[in-house]
Amino acid sequence: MIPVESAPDEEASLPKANGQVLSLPDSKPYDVGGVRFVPFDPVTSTIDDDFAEFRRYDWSRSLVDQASIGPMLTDKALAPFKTVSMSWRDIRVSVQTQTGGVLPCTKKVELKPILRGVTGCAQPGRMLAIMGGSGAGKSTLLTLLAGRMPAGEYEISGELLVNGHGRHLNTFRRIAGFVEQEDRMFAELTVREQLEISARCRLPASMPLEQKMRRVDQVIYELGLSKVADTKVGSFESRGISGGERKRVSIGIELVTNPPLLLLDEPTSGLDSFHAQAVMLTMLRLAREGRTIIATIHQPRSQIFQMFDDLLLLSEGYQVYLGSAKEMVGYFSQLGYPCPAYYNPADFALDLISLSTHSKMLEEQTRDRVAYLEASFSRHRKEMDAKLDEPLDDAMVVKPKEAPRLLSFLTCIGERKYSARWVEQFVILLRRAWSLKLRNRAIIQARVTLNVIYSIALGLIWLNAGRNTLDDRAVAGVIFYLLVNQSFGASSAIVMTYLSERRVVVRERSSRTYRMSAYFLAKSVTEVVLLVALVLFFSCITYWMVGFQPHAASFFIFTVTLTLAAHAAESLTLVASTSVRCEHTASMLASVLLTFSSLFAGFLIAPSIMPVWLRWIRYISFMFYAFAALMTDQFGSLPTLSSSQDPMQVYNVNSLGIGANIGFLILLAVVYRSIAYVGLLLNKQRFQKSL
Ligand SMILES: Nc1ncnc2c1ncn2[C@@H]1O[C@H](COP(=O)(O)OP(=O)(O)OP(=O)(O)O)[C@@H](O)[C@H]1O
Repeated sequence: MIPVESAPDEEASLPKANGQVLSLPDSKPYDVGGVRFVPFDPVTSTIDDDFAEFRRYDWSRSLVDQASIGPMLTDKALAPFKTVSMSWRDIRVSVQTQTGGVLPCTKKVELKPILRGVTGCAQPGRMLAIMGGSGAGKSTLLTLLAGRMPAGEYEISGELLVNGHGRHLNTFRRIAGFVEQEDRMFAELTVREQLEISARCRLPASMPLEQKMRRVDQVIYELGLSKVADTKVGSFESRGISGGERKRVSIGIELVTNPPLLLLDEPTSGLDSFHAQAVMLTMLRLAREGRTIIATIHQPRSQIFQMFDDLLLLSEGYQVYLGSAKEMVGYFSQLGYPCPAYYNPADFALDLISLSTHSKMLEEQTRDRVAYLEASFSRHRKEMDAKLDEPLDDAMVVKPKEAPRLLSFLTCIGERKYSARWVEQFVILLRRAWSLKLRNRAIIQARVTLNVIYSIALGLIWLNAGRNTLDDRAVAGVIFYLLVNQSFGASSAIVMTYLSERRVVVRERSSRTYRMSAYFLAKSVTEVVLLVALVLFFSCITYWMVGFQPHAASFFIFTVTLTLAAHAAESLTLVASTSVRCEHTASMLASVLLTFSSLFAGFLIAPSIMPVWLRWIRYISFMFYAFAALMTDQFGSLPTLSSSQDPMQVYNVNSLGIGANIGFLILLAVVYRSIAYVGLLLNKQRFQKSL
């Protein structure tokens, strides 16, 4: 086993308040394991000085030494982690594309190769850069290495080993931090809140909350985010933190669990060169602590390029280089392509391996060059394969039987499928759902304003209609209209919510942050609470203006029924929005479902007029029960009239009574929600199970 030295007492060197490391000032340097760390401060920090420190440090120590410095910046409760190495051989990926006409019969299915036999390895304590021009296949390779290839889309072959053995994908996804190119976060939450959710859900349940929060503080400190820790992340519409800070938050979300392996897709994209360098320097620090870092990178400045230990070059899916980043220039000059003096080696490599499409002649020339480079690399591949075949250091090998156990010991995740208990997940997500609802002020304000306008407008239109007992038609009409109004109102407010959150939820779920059931229930509870408040407010105004039965019990039944109907409408909308992936389709589907529900309520058309085979639909329409409950509430206690005068018969109200109708309403809402939940599960992002 790798002898993991006891962690240097980093706490002793960190600033303390009342004996506890709490919020750590950004700019104070500290020494750990013989290395001086100067945290980033965009104002005072000079990256060059930091970088010089790294160059002075003797990083050429053996991997064993590198492992020994693993815990140096991490909380003792998380350390030690075991190093992770990865190797892959002859990875080929292709995707099915459709070309041709609009009609299915005229379409041709083609297999488009994306990666054409890529080999490589990534080792602990080192940073591997995957470079290539746009469309070279960098993101595809990284996504595959991260174990997050979407299922069904791609054809994949090749071999991939983790610590010398095939990987167990579910466990692997929990120990590997994957930072995507796109930063998927909730705009309304602060930086600290985003990290706290990751820490509370993904760190072991046995770890005290205080320690989890300290870990969050450490990550905030390490990533230089202290100044914006309590600032909302923001979005295109509402300005929040900067692009560089967003990127660092994305990295921090993964970093809180102290993963031994970090995969980053274009971590510097969208950043100015200063912040790009700051982010990459952080990665270098993390690598030197014993982590394995793999990053795709597009066009790094020379100082960033120098930080990488290893380099994998791709051109149009072909591999043209794998080896030390420092030796890349020498390698290509041996092949007859010397790098001009004072030239950034990264620019040189990209110029060399990119296809130029400016003219046909240039394209042919560059294509020939890439073919030559690919052929030259193929000769080296045999050497490379032999190297990959060499037995790894015993300490790096985890035997298959031990794999899940050891991997969980090595990192901080624990052996459970989800680190936090279900109840804990639910409470965390409930708090988050509530914060998101309240902070989405525009939506809340719009809903309240619309409710005020509707309640007063409808109250005025049907003013005193209920007090005029001769006008049953008006009363039945207002009951039906209120039902439709509240149902469609609730539906339109909710139709987008799951779809708009989907991107973030998919990211969180792919790293096993929480169970879908905890998320779904937390969101449902928040929606119900908000709905109760809004419908109660609406009823208080409209009920008395219209002049319905002036009894507290009737008012209570009216409000409860209307709330349950709006809740059922929300649930039916969820069926639509969780069963499709497109917001517009969901919205259209929801209005179709609600329209059909209203048609079968009994007010617009008598079941006796409908074709027999369609009549059953009313039993699964929530409005059928809600309308009956509301009508019985208003007319049920009136003296019995002849069938042509009795509004209960004229408007096809069932004879189940208020209690049974409310019971069926609840049952339908539960059934709708259960269907929506199943839809959410079936429609979840699936990943390839192979490799
Ligand atoms: N699902 C897909 N359907 C069709 N083409 C795809 C699909 N996935 C990837 N590709 C194609 O594969 C090629 C490589 O894509 P990839 O995203 O890996 O490139 P990249 O090197 O990361 O590019 P960039 O630097 O521009 O992000 C591109 O030409 C892309 O269009």
